[in-house]
Amino acid sequence: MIRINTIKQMREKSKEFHQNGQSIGFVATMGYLHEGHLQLVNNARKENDIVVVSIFVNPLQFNQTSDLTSYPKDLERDAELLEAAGVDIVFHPTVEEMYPKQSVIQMSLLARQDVLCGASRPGHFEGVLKVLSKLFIIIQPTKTYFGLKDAQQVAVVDALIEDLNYDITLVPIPTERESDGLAMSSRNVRLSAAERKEAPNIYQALKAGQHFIQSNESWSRDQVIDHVKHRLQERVSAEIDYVDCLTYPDLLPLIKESDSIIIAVAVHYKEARLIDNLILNQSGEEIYRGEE
Ligand SMILES: Nc1ncnc2c1ncn2[C@@H]1O[C@H](COP(=O)(O)OP(=O)(O)OP(=O)(O)O)[C@@H](O)[C@H]1O
Ligand SMILES: CC(C)(CO)[C@@H](O)C(=O)[O-]
Ligand code: BAL
Repeated sequence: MIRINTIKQMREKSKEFHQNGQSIGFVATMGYLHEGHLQLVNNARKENDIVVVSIFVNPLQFNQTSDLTSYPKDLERDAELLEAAGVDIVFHPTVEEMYPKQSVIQMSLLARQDVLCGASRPGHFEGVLKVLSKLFIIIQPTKTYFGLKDAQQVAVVDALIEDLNYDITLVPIPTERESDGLAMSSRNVRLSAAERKEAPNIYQALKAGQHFIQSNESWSRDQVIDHVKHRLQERVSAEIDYVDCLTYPDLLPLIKESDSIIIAVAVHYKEARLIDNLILNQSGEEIYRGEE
């Protein structure tokens, strides 16, 4: 496995791979890796000649300084995990390398952003768009792998690739969960023991929303939201940031019979904001399902 921290060297390598006719699978991360990240890597490993993983905590997408400064880091452990997973290149540029001067170009979204995390983390998706546009240009991936825990991010990357004609295939990967159902996240390490114990109820609240859809022939968006909220309020001490039920991937509130649906939740514990979701068809069956 090669470690690269300059854009110049990364570009040269990507060029070389393409000249050799090798496909590149790319996984973008902010490090502090867990099984969820490794699922993306394993899929990339199966489907490509070369696997590139980036580790870059992108300051542009953090709207709270404390969240950025306390973001967990362990590059050496990450490198060991990636080497064991058969990764060819880890790209870990510094902030100065990625953003050497005051930016002139800012990217924004005209849809898919004024709800969920886009609404509660102003500027977040602008930052994600900017860094991913740069990473896609530098790395030139054939396929790129994103986790559905961050379902809105998948919807935004889908729009980025489509709208800007990137010649990249987006591969969404189901959410990897702990054995008690909690969605894996780098931020889980910031939970206290008591918070960690009750946090699987976030997933259970989503499942309750799914059950509500499955057991009611006609249901409304508001009813689903209320049902999930109620379940969260009963069993989770965290502050609710949002609960919503929208079409997926367009993230619109008016749900038609043919639409896929997302039920999405974000909660704030003392030191960690956690998100989770389920993506369902109209009968309430999960569309992207991980292994249980
Ligand atoms: N539990 C998971 N299952 C599948 N993919 C995941 C999971 N957690 C993160 N990913 C994916 O890994 C990629 C990198 O995410 P990131 O480095 O932000 O990790 P993270 O654990 O989501 O961190 P955080 O929860 O703190 O935002 C993203 O595509 C993300 O959706
Ligand atoms: C895709 C990403 C690495 C961009 O910084 C980040 O948003 C993440 O980790 O999901
Ligand atoms: N996993 C999405 C990146 C973030 O929370 O900033």
